[in-house]
Amino acid sequence: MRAAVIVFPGTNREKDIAEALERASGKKAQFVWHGDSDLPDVDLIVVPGGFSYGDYLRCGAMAGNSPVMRAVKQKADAGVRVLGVCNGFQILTETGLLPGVLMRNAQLKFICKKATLTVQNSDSDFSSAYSEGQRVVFPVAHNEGNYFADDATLDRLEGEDRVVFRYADADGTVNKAGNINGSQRNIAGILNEKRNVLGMMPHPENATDPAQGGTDGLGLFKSLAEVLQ
Ligand SMILES: NC(=O)CC[C@H](N)C(=O)O
Repeated sequence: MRAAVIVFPGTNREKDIAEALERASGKKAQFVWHGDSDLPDVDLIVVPGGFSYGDYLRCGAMAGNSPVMRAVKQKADAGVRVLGVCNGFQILTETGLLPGVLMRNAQLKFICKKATLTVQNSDSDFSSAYSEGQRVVFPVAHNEGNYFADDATLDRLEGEDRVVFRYADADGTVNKAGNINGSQRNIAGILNEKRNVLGMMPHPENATDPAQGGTDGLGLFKSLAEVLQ
């Protein structure tokens, strides 16, 4: 699996993602700087978490209009897999690669903790190593993770099986108590229509080694490594 990890000023999870990719695939990822408008020939592009351009205007707004994201959009349109985590998810919605927006958390506070999720859908290149309904624990660290889209978009996402992760309570039940940031329908991660782009707020890369307190995130990178070899 040949992977590129995009780095903006203020990105802070690029090394975590690169390590997780190497743990799953045995291969090193390439870093690509935000001003580059040419991307290397890769199978996977990762837009990692952090505070791109200091979160000015709103999270992901400036990065969404950067030269490198125009190139990412072209690659995504051509079928290359794209994974956006946290700030990366925000950037993908700003770019228009994924529907909806990430608003401020319902409680208007930064949330930094472990979150329980259920794997809603294991029929994707990003989640095939999980079983449907599996309970997983990934860390979250965000201020704007409150997923919002209109009802027609939400119905479409659900109808087309494009919701991959949902926030859940400690035993894996999807309910209001488990919805840590107020996201519509507990949505934590979604696919685009062609199913080659995944955006998600929680951080699977920070649950890929026992020293991080858990390895539930490894399945996501292994799913990709399996399909992309
Ligand atoms: N960890 C992250 O990627 C944080 C994303 C963004 N800066 C936020 O606070 O919502």
